[in-house]
Amino acid sequence: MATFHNPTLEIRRLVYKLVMMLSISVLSVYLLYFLTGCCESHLPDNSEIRNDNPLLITRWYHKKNETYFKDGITAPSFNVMRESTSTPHLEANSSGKDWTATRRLPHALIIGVKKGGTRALLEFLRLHPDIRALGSEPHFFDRHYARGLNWYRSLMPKALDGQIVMEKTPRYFVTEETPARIHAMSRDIKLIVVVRDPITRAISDYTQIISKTPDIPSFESLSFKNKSTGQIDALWSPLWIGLYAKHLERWLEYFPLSQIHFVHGEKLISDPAGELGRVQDFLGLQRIITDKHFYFNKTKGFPCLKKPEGSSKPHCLGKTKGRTHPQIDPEVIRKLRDFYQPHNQRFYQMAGQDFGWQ
Ligand SMILES: Nc1ncnc2c1ncn2[C@@H]1O[C@H](COP(=O)(O)OS(=O)(=O)O)[C@@H](OP(=O)(O)O)[C@H]1O
Repeated sequence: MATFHNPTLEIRRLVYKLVMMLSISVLSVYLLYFLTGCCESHLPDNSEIRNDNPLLITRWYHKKNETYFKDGITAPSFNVMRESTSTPHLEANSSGKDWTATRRLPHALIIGVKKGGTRALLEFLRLHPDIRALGSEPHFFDRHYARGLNWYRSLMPKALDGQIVMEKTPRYFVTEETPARIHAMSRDIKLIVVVRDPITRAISDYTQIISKTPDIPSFESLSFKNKSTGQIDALWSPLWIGLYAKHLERWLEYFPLSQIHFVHGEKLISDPAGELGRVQDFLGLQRIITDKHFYFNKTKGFPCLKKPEGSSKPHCLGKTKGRTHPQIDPEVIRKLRDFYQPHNQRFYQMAGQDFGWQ
């Protein structure tokens, strides 16, 4: 039997098939986008409120008009964060199209020291598109270890392959059980310690304490076990934390020195870009955070994040960072210098770095 061949009909069928296939593809992509990304970017879950992603959080700020940072960071303006995260890599991630992003255990930790400048370091590092950092302090290895690694992982921000997941908990550095626990999770983890002259660190710590409990005795009297003999109370927490060599000793039982990077707390203030450059090298990252991200805010007396082009405000850390310290009796300072001198020397030797605290 002869078949009737109509070329116009054939073309129509072909066009119809193509249109159908195209519609199905568009619908599938839309469905996938809806199920993965779009919900995440509009409905901040707990992890988002914990400061997972600067972009998402900033949007949340603008909606709620409130700050959530527990320890005093000023809410970054949207434009500031847009400037700092404007690489396509992170934009894809933050707009919710990152269906390959997962929650992973940290690759690097800022383990201390309290009052060393850990918040500044973390906030500056968050400018890097290859870093995903938890904003709050999870205190997993010191306080919540019993909750297990799955709980810990669930706190982490979602990250793409190749992105470094981080958190900071300054108390880890001085907690006895922490090095072994971190080692049990990952023997390759990178550890960062921000160190600062132990005397100014102690005064900073004390300043925080009196801001919460104003009626406590003076720094001078708490520094001594016995004022008349001049014996320093090395067990008073603000002084004890500054015995860096003693604490570092425990970490070196588990980790080689090459896995520990020391950030010079004073230089983090005088030359943030230089310190950040070294941290990026240590983390194996491209040096993306540079001088152009910082300016020195004279009123605050600290480096802040530069305002981007346009009209948005610059971004400084909050009021609890960079507090005015009380005046301490110079004689007490002198005694503390003598007390810390051998400890500091030992620390320089162990760290292979002279921090120059007199
Ligand atoms: N850029 C910038 N802005 C403000 N503050 C800065 C900055 N860089 C370092 N610092 C110093 O950080 C000190 C607070 O340290 P931490 O963030 O580690 O404190 S905490 O342990 O998290 O409470 C804080 O200590 P105080 O000056 O005693 O408040 C600052 O000296």
